[in-house]
Order: sequence, then structure tokens, then C-alpha cells
Amino acid sequence: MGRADHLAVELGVPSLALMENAGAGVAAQARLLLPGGAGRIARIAVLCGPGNNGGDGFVAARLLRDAGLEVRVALLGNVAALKGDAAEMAARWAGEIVPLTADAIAGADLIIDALFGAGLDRPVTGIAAEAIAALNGSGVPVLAVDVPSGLDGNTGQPLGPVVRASHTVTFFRRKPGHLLMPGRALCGGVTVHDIGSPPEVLDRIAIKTWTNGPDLWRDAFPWPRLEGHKYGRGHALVVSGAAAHTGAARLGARGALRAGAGLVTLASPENALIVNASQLTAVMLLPFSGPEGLSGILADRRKNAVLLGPALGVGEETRALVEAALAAGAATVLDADALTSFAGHQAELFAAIASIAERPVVLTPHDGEFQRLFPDLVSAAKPERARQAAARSGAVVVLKGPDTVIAAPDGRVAINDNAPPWLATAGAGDVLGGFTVGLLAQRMPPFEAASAAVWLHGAAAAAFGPGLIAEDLPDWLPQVLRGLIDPVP
Ligand SMILES: NC(=O)C1=CN([C@@H]2O[C@H](COP(=O)(O)OP(=O)(O)OC[C@H]3O[C@@H](n4cnc5c(N)ncnc54)[C@H](O)[C@@H]3O)[C@@H](O)[C@H]2O)[C@@H](O)CC1
Ligand SMILES: [K+]
Repeated sequence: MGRADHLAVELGVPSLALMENAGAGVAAQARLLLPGGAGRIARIAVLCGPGNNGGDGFVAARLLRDAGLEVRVALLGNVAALKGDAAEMAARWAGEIVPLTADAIAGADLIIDALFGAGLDRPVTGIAAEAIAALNGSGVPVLAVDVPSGLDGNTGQPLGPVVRASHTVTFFRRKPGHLLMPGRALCGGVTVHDIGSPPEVLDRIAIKTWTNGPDLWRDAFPWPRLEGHKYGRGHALVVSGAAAHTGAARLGARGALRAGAGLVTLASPENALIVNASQLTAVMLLPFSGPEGLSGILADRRKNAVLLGPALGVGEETRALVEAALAAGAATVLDADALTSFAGHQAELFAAIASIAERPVVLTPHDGEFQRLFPDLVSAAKPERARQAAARSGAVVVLKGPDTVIAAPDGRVAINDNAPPWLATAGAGDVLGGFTVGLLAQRMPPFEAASAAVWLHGAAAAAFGPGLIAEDLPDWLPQVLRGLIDPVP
């Protein structure tokens, strides 16, 4: 963001204008948040810090006062120590500035947190930390400028005491800290305000991190074509666990079919054949026994994508199944037990992936599975952990959670933010594996396929609403897909 601001200035936008626009965005949002009907003029406390975040606060304070509201400004530090644009905006405020104390918010109907933004570089301490504690305990709505003070905008991690905002106004683009947990929760709602940075600045920054959404993968999405037929839409194979562990694979298979794979087959151990057969209709069924059996099924190269992992069991047998699938040359999604089985055997997995470099592989660990496979990747920033894991493994890595991150071996990262809390439910991950293998079967490139699967998964859950169970996800996918085809291709 700092680079974007510099480039905007180089392209001829005065930095003072950027700050004026930023403050105007904050003031506009503040008016939306004010509780109405108090029968008196609303009171706003603006807490300003020593940098340009505070400068935005001074602008908002002036605009709100000029609009007739009662505004109190409290500053951390000395007015004389303010520099540059922030000093100029403090002068233009031309009103009383009280020193920041924990009492500065007394009687306020709304608090504007303009203490620290992108320039935070250490934990907040002293009087500012006391003010943050008071504000968090006040029950008064808090509007954060750019990021809640104390939050690292790059990682989504607090550096120490941190503001819990009701709403955050940020500028130009959202930053990773707005999307990654716990940052996403600490921001409350997030509004992006255009401050006049020319869009060309993005072309001059080598951006490798995006918010996940249709714009990222729409062009690669494998919509059915009139001239196509089901055999052109791939054949996904989902490997079932043993008799008492079959539901996960069926969820995956249904997900693959709904995601548009032309054909989907469930590979079932003999002892699970009856239970699988009794519950499948459009999904086909093939018995198999052990890694040789799986190799035999995948010798038919039309079966071009395979999902392994859910409820397979942890151990040598599962490792052998994974190696058989990778050796067969199908696009491969590895989830759950297929990942955990390689804890302590990572080198074998990465070597097997490297030997089929031209075939897509997607790993879909949740945090625990990730730690078992990549125990040394402990960086605070989730995108960085996923990026390093993808580079090391040679696979696209989907690091799951409320803030799922998708990373490609070439360094691209997408952060997903559309998952509702009720998506954390038994079997949801199995369906995600199914969506992913279904898109891979249709030859969608793996980073785009994984990103699309994650987004569609969140969108289907959001569309369904609370009470969701995993079975609902495939069945709500059509409604989400319908929303994407406009105009019909
Ligand atoms: N052209 C620009 O750069 C624009 C910047 N804008 C605003 O400017 C902000 C970034 O401004 P700055 O780079 O000045 O950074 P900040 O305003 O976030 O704070 C930097 C100041 O706080 C001090 N500081 C950092 N961590 C501290 C801590 N824990 N305790 C005490 N002091 C601490 C630093 O030494 C520095 O003096 C953005 O977040 C945004 O709100 C907007 O006005 C838009 C335009
Ligand atoms: K702030």
C-alpha cells in the first residue's frame, strides 16, 4: 500500500488530496454508523496517532464538525511532533486537541480509531494500550481507519493490544490483514473507499496476492459447451474408505458431479461395495483392492482426476494408494488421511509429485494436517506459510480455515473471505475435495480450479444459510453457478 501511495503521487495525485479523500471516506462511514434518534447532537471521539493514520483522523474530525456534529479530538503525543500531511491536517482542524487518555472516549456515541495504520511496527504500549482497552470495553461502536490499531495489515495478526472495531474503512484495496483471521473478525465490516489512486499503479506493482473471487478464475472456468459431450468433461475418480467409512467419499463424488465432471466413479473396497451401491445413483461404482487395484482402474487414462484421503485411514496402505494414483498420471487431490499418512514421510510425497511435474496436484490440509506435513513453516503470515509449502511440495496448497488460502508453486496466492461460520461442519472438507477434483477433471488449471472450488464452496454455504450440513453443499452449487453465468456463455 505504501508503494501504491508513492506511485499515485508520482502519477500526479498530491498526497494531501489522498489524505483528504481518505478522511472524507471515514467521515461518510461514521455518519452511517451513528445511532439515530438520540434527540441530541451525536458526540464523536476521534483518537489520533502520530502518523498519517492520525492525519486521516484529523480530516474526518473536521468534516464531521463542519457537518454539525460534536467532535472531540485526542492525540497520542505532541502536536508539535506531527510531520508532513498529518501536521497540515491537524492545523486545518483548527480546534481543541486534548492529550490521549483512557477517558478520551467518555460520553461518545461513536469512536474513530485513527491511532495506527500501515505504519504500526511494534506492539502498542502505554497510554495508547490503555485507550484501546477502554475503547474495547466501552460498548460504543468503533470505526477503525484503514486497520484496527494494533493489527498487522500484512498478516492479520495483532502485534499486541488491538482495537476490536465495529467497522473499518480502508483505502484503494483491501490488505491481507482484512481477510486473514483474526484480523477479519477484528475489522468488523470492511468498506473500501476510493481515494483517487489511479488504477495504473497496480500494473506497476508485482502483485502476487489476491482476494479470491470469480475475477481470478472466471476465464478458466470450464462451462459446458454446446458442441461438447460428457466424455469431453472428464472422468473423476473418488476413492472410498472401508465399510464403516464411506460417507466422506460419497460426499466428494457428489461434489465432483455437481462441479461439472462428465463422469464420476467411486472406487470402493470390496467390503464397502454394498453400502456404497445402496446409496449411489448418478455416480458409478467400481470395486478395487489395494494399490494394484487402484492402478488398474487408473490405467484407463480417461479417468483423468482422482481424489484420495477422506476416511481412508492413516498409514502405509494409504501412502501406497497415493503413490499409485500419482504414478498413474491423473490430476490428484490429496486430503485428510492422504496427507496425515505422509507425516514423517514428506520426502516420499514430494518426490512422487516432482516425478509427475506436468500433472496437477492439489493438497487440501487444514491447519493440523498442514503442521504435520510442514512442521517448520510457522511464519505468522498464513499466505507465506502456504506459499512456501506450495514451492516445496510442487503442489497447489489449499490451507483451509475460516480464511482459506490457496497458493501455487509459482508464488501466486489467493485469500478467500466468503466462508460463513456455519461452513465449519462435518464433511464440508470432503465436498471441497470433490468440487476441486471435479474441476480438475475438466482440465481447469490447478490454482484456478482450487480457488474456484473454495469460493464456490463458501458461496454455496452462504446461499444456504445456517443449519447447513455437508450434503447441502453440492445441492446448492447450481444456484451459485447460475449467478455466475451472466450473460450465458
Ligand atoms: N499517501 C499515503 O501514504 C496515505 C496514507 N494514508 C494513511 O496513512 C497511514 C499510514 O501512515 P504512516 O505510515 O504515517 O503510519 P501510521 O500512521 O500507521 O503510524 C506511524 C507512526 O506511528 C509510530 N508507531 C508505529 N508503531 C507504534 C507503536 N506500537 N507505538 C507507538 N508508535 C508507533 C511510527 O513510529 C510512526 O511515527 C495509512 O494506514 C492510512 O491511514 C491515507 O491518508 C491515504 C494516503
Ligand atoms: K487505525
